Amino acid sequence: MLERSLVVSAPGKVILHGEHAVVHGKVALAVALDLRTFLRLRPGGGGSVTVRLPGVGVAASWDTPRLRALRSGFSADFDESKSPSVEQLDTLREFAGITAESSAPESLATLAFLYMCLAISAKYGDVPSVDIIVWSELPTGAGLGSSAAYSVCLAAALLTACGAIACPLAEGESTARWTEEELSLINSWAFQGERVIHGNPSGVDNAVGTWGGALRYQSGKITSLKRVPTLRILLTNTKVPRSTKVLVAGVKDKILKFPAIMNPVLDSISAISQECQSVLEAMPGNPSPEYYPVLEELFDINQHHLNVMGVGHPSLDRLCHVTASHGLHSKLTGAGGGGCGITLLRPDTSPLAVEAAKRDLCACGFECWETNIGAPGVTLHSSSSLKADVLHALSMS
Ligand SMILES: Nc1ncnc2c1ncn2[C@@H]1O[C@H](COP(=O)(O)OP(=O)(O)O)[C@@H](O)[C@H]1O
Ligand SMILES: C[C@@](O)(CCOP(=O)(O)O)CC(=O)O
Ligand SMILES: [Mg+2]
Repeated sequence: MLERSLVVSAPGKVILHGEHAVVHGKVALAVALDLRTFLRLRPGGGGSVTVRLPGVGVAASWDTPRLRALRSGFSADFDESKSPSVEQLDTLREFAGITAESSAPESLATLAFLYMCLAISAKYGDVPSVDIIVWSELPTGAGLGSSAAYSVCLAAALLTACGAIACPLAEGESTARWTEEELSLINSWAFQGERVIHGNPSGVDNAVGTWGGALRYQSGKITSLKRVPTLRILLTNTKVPRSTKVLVAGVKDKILKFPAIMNPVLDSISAISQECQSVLEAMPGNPSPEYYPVLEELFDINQHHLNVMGVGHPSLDRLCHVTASHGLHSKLTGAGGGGCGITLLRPDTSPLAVEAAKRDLCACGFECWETNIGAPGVTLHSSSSLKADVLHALSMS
């Protein structure tokens, strides 16, 4: 059992193309974002598991003997390759006083925590007596993969606390990462966390949270993009709340209702991802404007497809309309239904045009900022390497 405190972080993501279609086996392209979720784990002496999730208003504590008793009540074994069963989740809901219908952020976050804590400790040892706090730079439920960043952090911290993976941070180092094999284990458990939160995730978000960089993802097959040019992307949060779980379920219903109509749309989205990958891999590091018309057109086509799939929203239409009036092309990113959109900025887009677009987007009540993409995946940190705001949020300053 771990004797010292640890801090882990995982990035959010932006899906360039392939959201929703990737749930149905199609190709997605996704990149890690420079906004991260941080988790501090301290070994607790008091025989309890304490969790604080300020982002979703959760502060809870359970005695380890109660958790042990709860865990021993499950007949099925826990494993990183097994989905949480309906009975397991019902039992955990009852234990935590969560109603069956609740998809409130705090309910899903608590449920994912309990499932991962019990499942990981059942496979690798005893329920650890720990004190956990999670804080994020990511907006929650906005399409930037906050659920995956949360699940990846939980998996990395709990696996380390149970001794299933090493604690690779050597004395004097500011950050460290795990081995490929350990990252695969973190990714598999994080996927189970995503299952609790999303119902039927594709796994793309937890893969980006684990490995970072820029990935192509299809049916569990993860490939790093050969070369990623410096892309300038404007991210806009419409601030319209939505639930990935509900939107993913809605798309499934539509496909079941109109298979002959929807399946070609999914195939077309997959082709868009592949076309985009070819263009990105052909672009030099600092690309000239000639590559952009194709990328822009792919954004436009995909945005229409996502509307056809029923995951658009008037706020996203507005976002696209406002940026188009400045000659810029946008699409929703993540599950849609509100949340965030991305706008491609060309190398020759003038700073004045970007400022004007930002001003008009803010006037709609949206929040927008330029991002850096391709951030590192799950990372272990020494406390001395953390920025003051993170230290403060993790109650370490
Ligand atoms: N910092 C966090 N602390 C606790 N739970 C979180 C945090 N970030 C995300 N979550 C969980 O993830 C859910 C949001 O996931 P989701 O609807 O998939 O949106 P997204 O992944 O796009 O942000 C929240 O309702 C909450 O349960
Ligand atoms: C819609 C989907 O493709 C991405 C969801 O991303 P987010 O939770 O909205 O950040 C679902 C998935 O891939 O599991
Ligand atoms: Mg999510």
